Amino acid sequence: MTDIRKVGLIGGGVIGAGWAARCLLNGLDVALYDPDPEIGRKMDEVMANARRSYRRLFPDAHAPEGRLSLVASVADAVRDADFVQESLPERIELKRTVLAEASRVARPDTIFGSSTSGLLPTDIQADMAGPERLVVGHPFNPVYLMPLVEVCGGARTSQETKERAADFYRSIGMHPLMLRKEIDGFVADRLMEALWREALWLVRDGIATTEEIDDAVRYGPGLRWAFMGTFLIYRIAGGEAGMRHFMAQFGPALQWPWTKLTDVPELTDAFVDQIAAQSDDQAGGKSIRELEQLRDDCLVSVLSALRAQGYAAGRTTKRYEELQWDRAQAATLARIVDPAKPLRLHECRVEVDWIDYNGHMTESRYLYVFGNASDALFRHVGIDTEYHQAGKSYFTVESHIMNIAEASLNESLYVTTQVLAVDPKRLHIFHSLYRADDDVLVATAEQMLIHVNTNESHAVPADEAVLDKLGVIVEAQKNLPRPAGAGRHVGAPRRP
Ligand SMILES: NC(=O)C1=CN([C@@H]2O[C@H](COP(=O)(O)OP(=O)(O)OC[C@H]3O[C@@H](n4cnc5c(N)ncnc54)[C@H](O)[C@@H]3O)[C@@H](O)[C@H]2O)C=CC1
Ligand SMILES: C[N+](C)(C)CC(=O)CC(=O)[O-]
Repeated sequence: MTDIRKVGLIGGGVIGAGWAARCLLNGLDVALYDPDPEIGRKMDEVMANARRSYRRLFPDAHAPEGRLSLVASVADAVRDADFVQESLPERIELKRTVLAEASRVARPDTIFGSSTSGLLPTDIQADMAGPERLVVGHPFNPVYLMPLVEVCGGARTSQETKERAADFYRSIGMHPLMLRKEIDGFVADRLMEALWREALWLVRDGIATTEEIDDAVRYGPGLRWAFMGTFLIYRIAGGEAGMRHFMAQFGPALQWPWTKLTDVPELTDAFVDQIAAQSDDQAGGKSIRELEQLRDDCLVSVLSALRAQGYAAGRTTKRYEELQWDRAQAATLARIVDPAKPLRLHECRVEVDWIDYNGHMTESRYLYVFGNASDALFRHVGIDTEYHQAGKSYFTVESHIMNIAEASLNESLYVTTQVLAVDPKRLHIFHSLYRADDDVLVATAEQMLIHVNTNESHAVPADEAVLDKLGVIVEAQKNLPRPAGAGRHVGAPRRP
């Protein structure tokens, strides 16, 4: 964990706004300086996209958002900041001058990250007061979703700065890749640029259009790269003999006249026009914001799938989800909830991928929402990630959902929960799902849960502390009217 609470951002363009979104959605306060008169509108749009993605990726476990202040100067952005991230245009003189000023205003212990995608940290830190406090923290677009951040120190960067920066980036859900040496373009951009240079040649030589080249990536190697990268995939391609065989078989091809990697096509006006026209065709009239949403939706799907595997970027996402659980728990515990009323612990919104062909919320999402409401109850009674890691959890063994009204796209919903009974191994609950706008009851779920030892898959008593908290709720709620649907089974006659 880090003690960073307040982040100063210099520059709020594509990357700076992405940093702002990631920090705010992690509950950090952000002071952002960007002279662009449109900065407020742009930030609103980026935040809307980012919130939409986080709701899908971490449906029930995000911390309350931090506060965004759009400030009037670099000095105002950095004065009280615990961490500063610079995302200025890629011009070395500008970065150097602005960071020289910022480093004289910020506290001496404030760490600075630069988002540069290729400039050397040694050059960027040259005029700073306390240059040992600067690292490059090179992110990927969209910063609020992409886990990778390349951390590269300059000649004067201290080891402590690299470690503190990496801790900070980790705490906001990123995967810091620590560069062993300072190098122009770092690692990922060098790889991407090699591919892009070759792609430009293929367009220039009339071999493929921009869309065909993108197809070659997204229907093929791009799918594998997302989780295994290049080397591991090639190891497998070497068959049982592995990497040595792969290198013996395909290594010599590197000498064949396949590539033009050392050469760059001249970016003449005509060539740029050709690329731009093909790219326009490819976009099919979609605006940048629409393309961003499409990109974000696909990224969320990929990250969700990888999270289920707990592999590669999915491992980072899983760890981050656990962190989010604990933060959401802290937020839940800080709220005063009257145990004598049905507990309102979970809120959500009907997302686009919750809608079925009938145009309303699809049935599996009801169980999903009720499951998230149960998670909120668990957090409320003190079940944290440590509890889960110790092999203890509640499993749902029986559910009865009643669908009462419809829920439509973008409607806000909330769940209230009654705890009907608890004993050491069993928990009997009743959730009610309401539309937030008119408090109409949309669905209910009665559920029986068993407390299990997840390592041995058998029922065991819950911890005393958890049972005590659940017991308090049962006692406080015992005079509430029993929910109408409780005890009902499919086909049962209605109560009079
Ligand atoms: N766009 C990308 O895909 C990536 C860019 N980067 C790096 O991030 C940095 C920023 O790039 P982008 O966000 O793409 O550029 P951008 O052009 O979208 O944003 C730059 C922002 O800086 C603002 N600005 C200009 N002068 C300023 C000043 N004196 N003080 C404060 N703000 C000022 C501009 O108004 C603009 O909003 C660059 O170093 C770039 O190499 C890193 C990763 C990916
Ligand atoms: C184009 N770019 C070199 C600025 C890209 C990056 O640095 C990272 C990314 O998001 O692709």
